[in-house]
Amino acid sequence: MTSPLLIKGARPYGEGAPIDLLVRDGVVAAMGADVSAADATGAEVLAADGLVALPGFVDLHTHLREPGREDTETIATGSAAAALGGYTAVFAMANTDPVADNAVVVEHVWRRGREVGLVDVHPVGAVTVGLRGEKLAELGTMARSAAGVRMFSDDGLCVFDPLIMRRALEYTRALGGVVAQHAEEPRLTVGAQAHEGEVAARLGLTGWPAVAEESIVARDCLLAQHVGARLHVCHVSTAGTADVLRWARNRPAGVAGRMAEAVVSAEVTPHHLLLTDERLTDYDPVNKVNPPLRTGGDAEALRRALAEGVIDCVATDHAPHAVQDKDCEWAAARPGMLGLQTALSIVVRTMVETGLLDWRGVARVMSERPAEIAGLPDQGRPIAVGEPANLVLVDPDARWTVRGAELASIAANTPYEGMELPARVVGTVFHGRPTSWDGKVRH
Ligand SMILES: NC(=O)N[C@@H](CC(=O)O)C(=O)O
Ligand SMILES: [Zn+2]
Ligand SMILES: [Zn+2]
Repeated sequence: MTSPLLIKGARPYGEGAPIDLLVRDGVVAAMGADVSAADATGAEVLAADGLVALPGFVDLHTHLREPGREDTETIATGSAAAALGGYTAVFAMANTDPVADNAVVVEHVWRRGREVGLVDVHPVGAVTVGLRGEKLAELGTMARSAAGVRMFSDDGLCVFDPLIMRRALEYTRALGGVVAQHAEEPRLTVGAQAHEGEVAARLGLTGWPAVAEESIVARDCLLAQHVGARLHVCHVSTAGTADVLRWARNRPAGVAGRMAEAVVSAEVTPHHLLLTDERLTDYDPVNKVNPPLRTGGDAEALRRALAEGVIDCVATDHAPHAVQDKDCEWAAARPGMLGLQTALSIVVRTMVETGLLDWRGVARVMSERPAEIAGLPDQGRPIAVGEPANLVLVDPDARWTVRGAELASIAANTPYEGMELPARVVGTVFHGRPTSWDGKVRH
């Protein structure tokens, strides 16, 4: 039994006058004027004056690297980074070693997440055996395991075979799940190193064309609508993909197959909202990521699509890598960048400071929509009496300077090194218990 919490002086969604929140037995027990001194007896007080209270963030796309690359991240260190970043649930991608393509691995990840106890760790199951794209993994066994897997993805690689993709959509539909697709037509990205465009041409890097993403997203929207399944598009990176998603969402129900039952959702990463391929000119592999950083026009279109709801949510694609896999020549470096502890600040810079989203909107894209997409009943809930106490407290006026070495991850590959960013996560409350406060993890 954890002791009650009295959060004093916070503003839910940054609206209205500051109020007090009493948290007891994992739920919001009282709010505002309801909180009497007697009710709060024995409660730990968290001074939250001037802080914005939001529902705890949900990350649909995290790489925790355990099992296999515990030299770069573990479920423990990744959970700490999540708690410090304001997250109360994360989805751990399946491209581990061994691959999470069976019940043993997903149950291990799920159990270890519970033992660490800083955030709900939901393992993602691989779509195909060994991520090879050839044979469906045992989706049903993973769904029925203790981990209760509902999201399946070969992320890192694309489920390129349209028949395998169709079958995966049909099976996950029967399981009440969703396929999260890393959209990259592999034939169009052979040897690709950077966004195909003017910068790559100047730098002599083989191009990763936007159409390699857009063509797969179009195909998969059609397939999902044909079989009435749920498709989630990972890390949308181009203006064209936003157009395809807008088109797919606006198709009249009943045009094809089981269209009316299909649901297409999509995520964008903080780095694709902020960074562009202009950063590649110094060949620093910290900027190497898949899909690659695109143009300023793409970033602008992604921001608008997120504000509009054409892209549902923000997901970090937190991808820790060892020094030797990043401090090397561009072509040899692995793609991916850290994201959990900087996501909120980047969303504030790109979406709040620009007037595209208010704090309600931040709650929608970082908590509510991802919780709905993943089917989590106790995350992304309104801040209200009787609701689960998964909360984040944000200082909207704080400024901080990113230092990779100071982040909780083992790896330090942040593209924001030395940058001063707006807004800081001051605390995270996870099922009624503080998991981080003032930059420190609380076990
Ligand atoms: N995003 C990346 O550049 N890398 C990811 C894989 C992925 O998300 O495709 C990784 O596992 O490192
Ligand atoms: Zn991916
Ligand atoms: Zn990923």
